[in-house]
Amino acid sequence: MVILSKVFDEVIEVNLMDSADYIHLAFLKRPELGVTLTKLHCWTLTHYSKCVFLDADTLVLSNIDELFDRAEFSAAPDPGWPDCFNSGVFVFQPSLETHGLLLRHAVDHGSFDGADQGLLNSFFSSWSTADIHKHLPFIYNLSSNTAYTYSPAFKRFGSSAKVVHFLGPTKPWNYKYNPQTGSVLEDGSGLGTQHQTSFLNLWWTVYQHSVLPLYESFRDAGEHVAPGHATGVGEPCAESAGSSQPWPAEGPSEETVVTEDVPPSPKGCRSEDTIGWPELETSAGVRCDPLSPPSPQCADSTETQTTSRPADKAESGPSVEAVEPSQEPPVDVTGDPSPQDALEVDLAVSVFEISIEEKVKAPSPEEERRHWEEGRIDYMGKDAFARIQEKLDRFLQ
Ligand SMILES: O=c1ccn([C@@H]2O[C@H](COP(=O)(O)OP(=O)(O)O[C@H]3O[C@H](CO)[C@@H](O)[C@H](O)[C@H]3O)[C@@H](O)[C@H]2O)c(=O)[nH]1
Ligand SMILES: [Mn+2]
Repeated sequence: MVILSKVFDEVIEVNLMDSADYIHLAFLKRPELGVTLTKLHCWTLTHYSKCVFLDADTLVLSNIDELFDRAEFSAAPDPGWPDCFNSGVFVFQPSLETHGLLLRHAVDHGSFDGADQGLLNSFFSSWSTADIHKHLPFIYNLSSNTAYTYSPAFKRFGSSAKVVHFLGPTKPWNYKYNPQTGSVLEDGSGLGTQHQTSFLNLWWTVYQHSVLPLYESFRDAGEHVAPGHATGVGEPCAESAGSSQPWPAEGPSEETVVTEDVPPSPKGCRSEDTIGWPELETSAGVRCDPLSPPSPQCADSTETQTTSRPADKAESGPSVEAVEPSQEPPVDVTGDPSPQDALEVDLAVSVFEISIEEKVKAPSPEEERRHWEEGRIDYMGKDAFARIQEKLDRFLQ
């Protein structure tokens, strides 16, 4: 929680079990709805006039503020059934009335896929036909890990990608990663496309360079890290392209990110299992897109993020009561880190260490040359411009 509050302006913990009865009713009808129904809480953020919901398995590559110009309910087509939208990225307008209607809909009709996407598609059922402006371009919710991909389109439009979504059962954090080569290990299925691998490498690069140092600084500072004092935390994505704004450092900014904290849960990882901090490369961040230059602006492995624009309510601040009577107040992120925080840090570090395959067979020079000749250039890894430049710099010294 302390670490999240360094990155996000506002962190609100939502506790499903403490929610009102209608949630429990929905639970009774379709218990599997539980986890993703939590998304519906976002409609209670009425101290914002417009919000953008992002799944925790999305990776934002560049500034997407223009999404605030879209109306509710805007979303991109689902790659598996394009007449439905995908609910991993959507623009919405907080409203207690809509929130209530959505929950009512869940109780009365359930969800055709047992989760939020089915529910939202049947609730906003006119999406596919009523207003093309509510169809977000695919670049705002680019899924690169589906079995079928349209490679020429990827080649033509992929460089404009703004949000990548790792939808499906296998998430980036399920892969093994080699920090020496800066690449994930292929799963051997042969299903992965080059685009997918590049985006996975990018996710891991951001995680390694921008997220882990936050944990590291927390751990180094022991129990005495004062929230808001980012000791030795690198500025993530300082080189963000164009209008991109780096993560908020301190104090409120106009753009607010609300986070639902879901800590990583490596079952059986004891804190004493965390041995040795992996040698992390900190000199040059790899910051290019496989096809062209969008920079990772933020990435998240474990949180549901909602980017919001404050409502035009000059005099009234966030009012918890006005949002929902049973909702817990925003968590006090100004207190000292709790043992729970320390545990979460250890768990996250353990996950990272477990995810790293230490003994990876490095490709031979012949293999590397063959990859080049076949056009399989590892733009995100060893062939990244930043790394090549690093080598040149070393050579020229
Ligand atoms: O234990 C969990 C599981 C999910 N989530 C949140 O729910 C989101 C959806 O789950 P995810 O595994 O990302 O689903 P997808 O593989 O993306 O599958 C699709 O189907 C889901 C269910 O309808 C939708 O929520 C997704 O947006 C849609 O892309 C996650 O990103 C998280 O934000 C949690 O916070 N904790
Ligand atoms: Mn998702």
